[in-house]
Amino acid sequence: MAYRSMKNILQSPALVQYILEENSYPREHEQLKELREATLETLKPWSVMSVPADQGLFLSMLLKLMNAKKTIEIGVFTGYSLLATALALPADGQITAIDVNKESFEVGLPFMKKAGVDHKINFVEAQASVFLNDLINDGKGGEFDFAFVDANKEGYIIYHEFLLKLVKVGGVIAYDNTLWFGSVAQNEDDVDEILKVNRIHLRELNAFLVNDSRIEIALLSIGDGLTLCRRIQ
Ligand SMILES: C[S@@+](CC[C@H](N)C(=O)[O-])C[C@H]1O[C@@H](n2cnc3c(N)ncnc32)[C@H](O)[C@@H]1O
Repeated sequence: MAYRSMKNILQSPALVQYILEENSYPREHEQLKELREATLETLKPWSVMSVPADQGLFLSMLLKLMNAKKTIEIGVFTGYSLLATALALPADGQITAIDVNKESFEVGLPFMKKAGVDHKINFVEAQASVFLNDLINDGKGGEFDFAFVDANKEGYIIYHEFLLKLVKVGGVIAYDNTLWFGSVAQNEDDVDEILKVNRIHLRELNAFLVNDSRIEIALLSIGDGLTLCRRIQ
């Protein structure tokens, strides 16, 4: 349970604590820290859904290295990864942030305003597949530099086809939780009941991505597993 509550696939709680306390928290933006604390206070055990601080730093670094300007986020929750993205984009950057639930976004919104980056965020309350389809029909294909996917796991494989149209060639789609608390590598009988259904979805996604010649992939063992897919055709 300790591993799960820390949302990290590393099998040493001490190492997770070391990374967070000695490296990530000292470099975490003040409003990200405030958003993280407000999420814990308001959403209690559900706060595990936020990406951890080390992954937030990684996302920020990646976006800056890519010079990303226009991004999509699927699965906002209270907005830890969204605020990390908004802080990393240039002043004229734009994020289309999609979630079926606006209530949790509103917990994080004051911190996005306080950080002065809310003008970069277009929050859309919608089912991701419906809205992604609308974006394609509106002629937005090839317009995005980056997409971060952290929502319903059964949807990832569907979002992949939409995102391959929306993200430009050379752009990146990042899928979160692709190691699913390490369960993807366990025998099914040994897997916690609560993890079983999504373990199947994520194993299917991982196998699909490996065989998808339209992308280059890199699976990072950061957070709960993050697969980067660079569109090459
Ligand atoms: C793991 S949380 C996202 C965490 C967020 N990235 C962060 O760092 O705080 C997953 C989110 O996906 C949203 N979600 C679930 N199904 C969805 C769907 N079909 N379309 C859009 N969002 C969905 C949930 O409402 C939830 O807020």
